[in-house]
Amino acid sequence: MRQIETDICIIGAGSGGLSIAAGAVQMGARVVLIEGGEMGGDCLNAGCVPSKALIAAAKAAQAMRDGAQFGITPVEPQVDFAAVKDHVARVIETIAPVDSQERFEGLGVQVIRAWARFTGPDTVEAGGQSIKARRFVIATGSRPMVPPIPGAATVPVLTNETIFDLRDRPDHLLIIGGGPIGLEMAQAHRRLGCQVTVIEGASALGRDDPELAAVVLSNLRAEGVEILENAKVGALAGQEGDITVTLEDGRKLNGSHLLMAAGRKVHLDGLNLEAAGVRHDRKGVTVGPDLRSSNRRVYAVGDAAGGLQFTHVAGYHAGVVIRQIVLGLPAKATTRHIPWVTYTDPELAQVGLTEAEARKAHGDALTVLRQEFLHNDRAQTEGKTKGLLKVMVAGGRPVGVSIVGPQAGELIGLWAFAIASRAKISAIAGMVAPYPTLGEISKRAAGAYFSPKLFDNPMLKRFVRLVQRVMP
Ligand SMILES: Cc1cc2nc3c(=O)[nH]c(=O)nc-3n(C[C@H](O)[C@H](O)[C@H](O)COP(=O)(O)OP(=O)(O)OC[C@H]3O[C@@H](n4cnc5c(N)ncnc54)[C@H](O)[C@@H]3O)c2cc1C
Ligand SMILES: NC(=O)c1ccc[n+]([C@@H]2O[C@H](COP(=O)([O-])OP(=O)(O)OC[C@H]3O[C@@H](n4cnc5c(N)ncnc54)[C@H](O)[C@@H]3O)[C@@H](O)[C@H]2O)c1
Repeated sequence: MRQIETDICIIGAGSGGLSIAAGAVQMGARVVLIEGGEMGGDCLNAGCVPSKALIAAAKAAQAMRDGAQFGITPVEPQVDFAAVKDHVARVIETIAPVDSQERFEGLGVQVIRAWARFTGPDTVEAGGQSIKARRFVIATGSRPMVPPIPGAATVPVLTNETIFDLRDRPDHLLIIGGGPIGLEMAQAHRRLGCQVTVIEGASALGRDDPELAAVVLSNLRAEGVEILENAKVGALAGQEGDITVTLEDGRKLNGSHLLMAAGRKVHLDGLNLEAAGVRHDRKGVTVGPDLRSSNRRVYAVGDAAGGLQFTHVAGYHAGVVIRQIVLGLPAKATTRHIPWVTYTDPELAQVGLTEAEARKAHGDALTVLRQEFLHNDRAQTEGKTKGLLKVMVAGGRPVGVSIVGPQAGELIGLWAFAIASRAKISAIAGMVAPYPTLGEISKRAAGAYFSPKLFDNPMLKRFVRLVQRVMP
């Protein structure tokens, strides 16, 4: 067996692993990167990129139906489902070189294409090679979780790993799970001409502010997506083209295809973490805020670290780990300033505390600012007025922001920056936003914090009258 000695060995070439490899090697560390599947991981091959490419195609189809308000005759689009999938594949192909083995080898990373397993506290084996490293990073991501529902093992179940390969349009897509995957896929497929039923065991978009989630759900329902909540799945039966989901209350739902979007399980299979003394549980590798595991040589990042599962979190973790294992400096990860976005139409975005969390944390010291998209001129010109921005303010600073509306994902960026830099709400109110942009909604919400102090203030009114009398 070939022996390799290196400074840093990274397992998994997805969003987290690639960021660490690129950063560490360019700063001068020797890096081995091991990938058992596709370079680029879930985000590029079966997650963010294909889902957003599909959503873009669906949006183009929907625009053809929505022309009436602009004086454009609405038409039912002819959707060539296979060609839509070609578009999805092309987008992946275009981005893939950035994450490729060739690019990373060009940077000086030693890339091994094999599944890795620990053989000891400081050794990993992959592809017939034994790698001894000063530090290891587990960046192995997550995989779709298929709950143990009777029938799940025999019924053809699609997941995010297979749905993008379908070239024929499903007549009726059943989706188990009303989280971000379930709802993004539900709306995209509906707009591309499928009948869609979402079966959610609790509340759809249950991690977001319910008032804002309701705006998304109502729009999906208006577009014809059937969404059942508090619907417990009892059993699955059937074959491709004819699948039946039986709910615990006896209701039966029939469809042609079934997508499982019921959450993720961390991908630690075959890693033999016991050999390395790395503790883990159902959620992921057990790590502290420094992302270090019970083995001081081993860190975990991204989905494998058991927290928020987003590409930008994996990238953020990469920075926290690079500081420690490349530069030897202390660093800790926090979640206070991490945004997330669900790319439905309207989009749903969150950073920091929701209103309910902020009320619990700050009680009477909390001010909630609300701004509707309806009052924004750009939203009016675009005909997209359904939307709401809520800013939770405590001690003069934003502690959480929730947005539902067009481009909520772009709008949340400003607030992610404000919360990360502990900016005061006055900084946002004082910003000059270009007219006419949706961004003015943020400024206006922040300005509303000062309105009562300026406009409902008898002392100020008296002072102004005095100034007006004495001013020459
Ligand atoms: C449908 C879908 C849509 C999504 N959309 C978004 C979005 O819009 N925005 C967003 O921020 N996030 C989104 N996500 C989440 C995002 O994809 C993940 O959070 C992100 O990919 C996690 O990165 P990671 O580096 O932790 O893992 P991954 O990107 O999954 O990479 C892990 C890699 O490790 C490899 N690996 C695993 N075990 C081993 C082993 N033993 N040896 C060698 N290699 C191994 C795997 O093959 C994989 O390539 C989406 C996810 C899905 C499923
Ligand atoms: N836009 C984005 O950033 C984006 C998009 C997609 C996915 N993601 C990431 O991927 C992760 C996984 O997404 P997800 O939507 O699969 O998971 P999720 O955990 O967010 O949602 C799963 C949903 O399925 C429901 N569920 C679970 N078991 C069920 C059952 N047996 N019957 C009916 N309903 C059931 C849950 O109540 C939950 O609402 C997300 O948490 C997110 O971090 C992000």
